[in-house]
Amino acid sequence: MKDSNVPTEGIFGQVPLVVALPLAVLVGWAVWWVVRYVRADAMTQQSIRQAVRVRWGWKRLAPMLKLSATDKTPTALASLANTNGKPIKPRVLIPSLKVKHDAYGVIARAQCLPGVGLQQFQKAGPHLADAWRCTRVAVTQDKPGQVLIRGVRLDPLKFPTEHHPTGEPPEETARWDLGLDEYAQPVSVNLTQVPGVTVAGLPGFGKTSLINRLLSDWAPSPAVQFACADGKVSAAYEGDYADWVQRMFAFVGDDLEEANKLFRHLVALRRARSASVRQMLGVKSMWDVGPSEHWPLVVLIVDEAHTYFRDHKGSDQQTKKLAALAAENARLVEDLVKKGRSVGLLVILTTQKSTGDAIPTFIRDVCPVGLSFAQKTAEAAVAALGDEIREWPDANPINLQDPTYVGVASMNHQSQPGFTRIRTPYVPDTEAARVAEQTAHLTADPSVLLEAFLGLRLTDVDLTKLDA
Ligand SMILES: Nc1ncnc2c1ncn2[C@@H]1O[C@H](COP(=O)(O)OP(=O)(O)OP(=O)(O)O)[C@@H](O)[C@H]1O
Repeated sequence: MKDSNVPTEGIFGQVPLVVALPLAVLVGWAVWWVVRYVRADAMTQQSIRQAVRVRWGWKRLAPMLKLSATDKTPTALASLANTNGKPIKPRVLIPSLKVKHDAYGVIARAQCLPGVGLQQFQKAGPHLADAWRCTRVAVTQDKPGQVLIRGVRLDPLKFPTEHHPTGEPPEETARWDLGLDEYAQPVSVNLTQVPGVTVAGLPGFGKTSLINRLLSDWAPSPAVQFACADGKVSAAYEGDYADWVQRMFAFVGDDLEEANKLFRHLVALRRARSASVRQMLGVKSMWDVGPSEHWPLVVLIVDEAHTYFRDHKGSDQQTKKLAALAAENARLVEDLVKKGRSVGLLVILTTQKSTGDAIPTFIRDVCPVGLSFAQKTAEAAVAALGDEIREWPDANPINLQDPTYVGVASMNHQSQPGFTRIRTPYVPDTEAARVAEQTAHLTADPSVLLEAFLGLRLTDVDLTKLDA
């Protein structure tokens, strides 16, 4: 009698465990979600609710949007089970959907089905946006057999953001983190091998803040050295770069002659570097080995570039002299942009002027990256970003004049077609000043570094011999 009870007790002893385990997992999962929900900010909470709606509604929505497939061939199992010879119902296949959320909306990954791929999802995009209550939906293919559906409930371009620099050297050299695109995806540009960047836009729309971010992120690296020509000020302490001067090996204000000296100095450095790169680094291009403390990436910021390049009209001596200086300045900067890439020179030109001569087109056209904040006219947008912007009306910076778009820029990159709109973050001045102060000791003149490397003074170097 006793023996026959053993298995029965065993079975009853197991049952609660079998139920309890999944129940415990379920409760744990529910608690985890509740905690996550409660701790999230209001925007993220909305996205969590949205993600739940997207998941729950998917099975009904997908067939309505023709995002399902019908499989008429019975499975082997169904054929075996079908003993009474009735026709077997075709199966309706729904793409499996995994949904994640962030503050701005949802990120869904759907499996493709026969006949339901990227094209079909893209066609259904506007309807998905309506059904999921999104302002925008983008469908891309991130791996074979799977599409990525990004739905934003809120327009990320309309929400100002802040960047708080860490003061730590960047993980990747020459990567410029710019901000978020219209789908709230981070945008960064790789500035290795890039000799020039242009930044244009109406006053007060965020050009300085954009440069501030680059300086704040890159300054902690000893492999980057900065120089600046700020055409808005006469002395460094007056302007936007007052705090940054201590982290710059050279700074000039709006004096054309001073600027000319700086540009000449940098062209001499470019030539000396070009002539000695093989001997010093053992490679033809600095980027093959990357910048270092001894051979740093040199970033020249030319703010309010118009000041240095604009044409001076008049026949008096002074005007003629200014005109000659401006023409030479443009030629020198063109040299830096055209020939500086392989030896680690990067020129960033900014301007609020909206005419073609603000940044001469022969310089603008050799800068592979162009950004423009708001512009007043279509001509100004073309002057800033080139003729191609006419073909991309949605991204045209003339649509960014509303104060909501302070900090939003349209960017083109020669390696990609079209334009990307970016919400750039604001960098609080105090934080930028802190980084400048903490990193001031890293400042070094790259010419002095090269002289130490070569064991010669640059003024004594016969560049023709070096060139040879
Ligand atoms: N990315 C941003 N997000 C939100 N607000 C910003 C952003 N950038 C700038 N601002 C606001 O706009 C003001 C002006 O910005 P900033 O000085 O960068 O403009 P700018 O284009 O450089 O102007 P200017 O050509 O006159 O130098 C800042 O003081 C700040 O209040």
